[in-house]
Amino acid sequence: MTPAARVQAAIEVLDLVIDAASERRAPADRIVTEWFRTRRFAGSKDRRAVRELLFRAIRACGPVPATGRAAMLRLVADDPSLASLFDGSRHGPEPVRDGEPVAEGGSAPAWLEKRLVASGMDAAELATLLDRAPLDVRVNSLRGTTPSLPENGEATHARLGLRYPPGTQVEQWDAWREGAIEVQDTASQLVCEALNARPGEQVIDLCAGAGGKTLALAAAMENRGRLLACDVDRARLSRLAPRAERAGATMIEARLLNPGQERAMLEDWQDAADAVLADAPCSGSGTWRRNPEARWRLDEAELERITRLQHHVLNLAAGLVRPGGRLFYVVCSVLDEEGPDQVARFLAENPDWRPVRPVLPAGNARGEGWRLTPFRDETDGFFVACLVSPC
Ligand SMILES: C[S@@+](CC[C@H](N)C(=O)[O-])C[C@H]1O[C@@H](n2cnc3c(N)ncnc32)[C@H](O)[C@@H]1O
Repeated sequence: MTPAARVQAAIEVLDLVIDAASERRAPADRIVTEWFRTRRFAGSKDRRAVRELLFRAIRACGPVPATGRAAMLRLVADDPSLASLFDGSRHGPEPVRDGEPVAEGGSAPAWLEKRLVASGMDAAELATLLDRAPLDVRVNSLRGTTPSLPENGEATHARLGLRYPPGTQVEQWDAWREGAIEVQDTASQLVCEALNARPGEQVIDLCAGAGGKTLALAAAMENRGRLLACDVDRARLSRLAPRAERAGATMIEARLLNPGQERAMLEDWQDAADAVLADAPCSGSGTWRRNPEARWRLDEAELERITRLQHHVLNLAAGLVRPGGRLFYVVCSVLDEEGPDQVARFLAENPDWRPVRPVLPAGNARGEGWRLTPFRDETDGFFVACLVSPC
């Protein structure tokens, strides 16, 4: 593909990404992979270049752009070296017309930017929410050996963490294939460390998804005790078993929950867990470094739906904690309404619960909890709070 054809390809994929975001369908990463599946003529360099242009353009736009071309013209406005590629050549984009619409820049749609600012995110914080994320791994202590890894890994704040440059392909390393390392952002590792799950305890990972944090908890528990991993999403939860096998995490019990029937389906665990991790569904505003188009999936109604779900999950989790046990409420978001405000509401409704602010080796206090951000801590944006059940 010529450089101009790559720009045109990125514009076409951007159109698909914009459509999908408005209907909350597939993420950009999946869309671009699919797009290339039917375009065998594109070589690996073309794929890389188109992906790069696509994600640069997504990051460059704040509000949802009207078209892929308008989004790419936003990138051209920020990087004029691309302008000459709008040359009208075969497979390339048409020349730019006078007064052609250019998508707006910024960090997010205006309503969302306002809420981020109200959550204490200044301009520098906002800009780094969209940086490219490094690749963090956690050494899996269950494998008991020191894995042989490339030497450019830097130590992180996490006890078993190493950091590699963005785009590092760890899946090709023996250490990954053998389960000696897991890909996991430092913030997620620190949250699991803060929960301090001990061998022999009874722990629930209530919103386990594909089990990223469950695996870290199993390692901390040295495969001893009980660890229940739940989710309402069958496809996500089904990815846990093969990951657990690769990691040597043999203690995990998985339980698929039906939305609305969670309490009944967890009857046997009521008031029983030493610790419950509620890694609640959220806007994902702390993970835009990886999914920058996720900003375009949100609107105020969707955020309200998510916060209602968080309130439900937090209350569900509370019912599972034994007297004196701990509840960790976590969101990968930097919006106050999803973190500190949820915890404040919970404490107002349950005044006998006691907040104990977790102190992590990175991050800062926020409300009754602790917040990590890409700008201050070079991690995904996260909020974590620890609530202790009345005895
Ligand atoms: C932030 S993700 C969890 C990520 C996961 N803990 C990890 O470390 O990879 C939130 C999860 O909550 C799940 N969820 C949504 N509603 C739920 C409910 N009522 N009960 C349990 N899980 C729920 C979603 O399906 C989603 O997988």
